[in-house]
Amino acid sequence: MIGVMGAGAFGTALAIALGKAGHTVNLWCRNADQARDMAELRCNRAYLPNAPFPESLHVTQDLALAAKGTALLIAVPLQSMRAAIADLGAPSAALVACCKGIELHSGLGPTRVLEDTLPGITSAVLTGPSFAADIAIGRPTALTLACADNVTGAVLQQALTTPTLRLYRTSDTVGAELGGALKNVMAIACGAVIGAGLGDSARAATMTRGFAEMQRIGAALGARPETLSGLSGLGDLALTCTSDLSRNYRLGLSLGTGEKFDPSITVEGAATAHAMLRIANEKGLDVPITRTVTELLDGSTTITDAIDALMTRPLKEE
Ligand SMILES: NC(=O)C1=CN([C@@H]2O[C@H](COP(=O)(O)OP(=O)(O)OC[C@H]3O[C@@H](n4cnc5c(N)ncnc54)[C@H](OP(=O)(O)O)[C@@H]3O)[C@@H](O)[C@H]2O)C=CC1
Ligand SMILES: O=C(CO)COP(=O)(O)O
Repeated sequence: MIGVMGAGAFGTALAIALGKAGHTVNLWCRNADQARDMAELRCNRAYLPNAPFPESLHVTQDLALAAKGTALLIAVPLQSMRAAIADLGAPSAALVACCKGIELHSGLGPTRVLEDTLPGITSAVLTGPSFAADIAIGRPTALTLACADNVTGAVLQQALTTPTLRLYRTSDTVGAELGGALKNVMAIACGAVIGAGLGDSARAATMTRGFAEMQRIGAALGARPETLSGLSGLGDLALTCTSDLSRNYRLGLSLGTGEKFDPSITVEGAATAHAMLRIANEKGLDVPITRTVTELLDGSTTITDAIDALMTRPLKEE
């Protein structure tokens, strides 16, 4: 039995994939009307209307029920996760964060927020290149499951792998979380480049220098280089910086074109850019793309000035 907390796009997609693979899945939803609607229609009309629920997927508002079983997958936006899990108590299930980002006020990533809020629990993070819509309809997807404890990690890898969802395992939670968090910042930057009409060459340069920035940050914060070159880093960077399906990329597009962006849409990269800039300033790290993204978001620079500033930095070795 597996629980999923959060009936948004990603939680629902994971619940469907795991249900189709034969697991009994309890999908917890905080909103009573949405829960009733999903139970009656057998689909999540609000977030994933084209993906019917398998029979073994049960909608619940009983969090204690969702927290029983092998794992509880927590698929709420990172900035809301601390509040969302506050009432979990001492769950028997291993907690698997399925979110990407750095908490604004604490500077912590997903597993650290879980451990900080619920001391003594076993935590892991599931991250990597995957759109909810692809997972929900059974398109092949490969993700990283990171757990500091190798025994628990192996149990979770086995339990959560399905015929269409292939999980690679690492104990490097720092690297996996940084990859997932920072690729969203780079996706905003790439969206801005394309939105402003600067072209694919400029996007390739932004992705590549963005990856160099991710590696620099990773080295300073204790990530393993091979984790950042894997699915959770380079893999997710490639997906998110090149697809209109990405909300972070679309926010960037709107910064580039000057169009409005719906503030109710989940975009993890915005808060993460600000959290990362603070950490980088404290550690004396050079993060020009992250800094530029915060300035574009705050409106303290324009895309034209930002590009001028990036292009006229002192020349350096690659
Ligand atoms: N969508 C995708 O393709 C992918 C998303 N992710 C990651 O998954 C995480 C969740 O994103 P996603 O599912 O897309 O986001 P959505 O906006 O689709 O859904 C967010 C869900 O979280 C719920 N929620 C928000 N705040 C709380 C809270 N305080 N307590 C309980 N529930 C809460 C929302 O409930 P309500 O509807 O009531 O507001 C909603 O069910 C993000 O970190 C994202 O980066 C990772 C890979 C792919
Ligand atoms: O994380 C994702 C793909 O791996 C989803 O990206 P967005 O949150 O930008 O939509």
